[in-house]
Amino acid sequence: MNERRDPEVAVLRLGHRPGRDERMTTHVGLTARALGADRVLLPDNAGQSLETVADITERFGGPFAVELTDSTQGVVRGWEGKVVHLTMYGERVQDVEDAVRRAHHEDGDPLLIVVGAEKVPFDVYEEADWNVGVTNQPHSEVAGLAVFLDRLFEGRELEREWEGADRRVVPMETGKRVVSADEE
Ligand SMILES: C[S@@+](CC[C@H](N)C(=O)[O-])C[C@H]1O[C@@H](n2cnc3c(N)ncnc32)[C@H](O)[C@@H]1O
Repeated sequence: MNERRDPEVAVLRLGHRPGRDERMTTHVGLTARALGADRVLLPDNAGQSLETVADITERFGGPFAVELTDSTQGVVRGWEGKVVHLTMYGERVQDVEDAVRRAHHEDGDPLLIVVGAEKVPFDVYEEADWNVGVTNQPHSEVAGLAVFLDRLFEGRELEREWEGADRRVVPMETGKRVVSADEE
């Protein structure tokens, strides 16, 4: 898609309740990877999700990085670039996507996209450059992230080539076919 020449796009998962949030946190990571982000940062109690995302990256390719952090809010405060916080209370994605894209593609700002789990501290709303709603209806961090990334990349993420994979899915009308990555 962008041949990895654009500045970094990282996703930060704020908050993780072990047990209850296991699948959601994992899906934030898998969605970030599949839809074109370069890296996901997870809270340090989300080690199980990190392992799943790392395992998928090893098998299905990258580049994609997954990391734990002991200070998710510290990541927001220290981010050298622009911060987008996805929230149902934010400005409409269709109204701000051009400005975000300009900052990323033209001004060369690395982007941090923040998604929450439970209640997000108000500091994050204040520290974000944009609070963005993917609709102003309540839904999920995974859905919000997927739509936002697709808007940011204008669909180019769907054409991405994967490096270092050991397997590849062959798209087909019916059935499932997975082949070794070197097979034509
Ligand atoms: C289940 S929600 C809980 C949010 C919590 N009730 C609050 O007020 O902060 C978890 C996350 O999903 C994301 N989310 C939910 N609805 C959204 C929307 N309409 N647009 C963008 N992100 C959304 C946000 O990142 C949010 O932090």
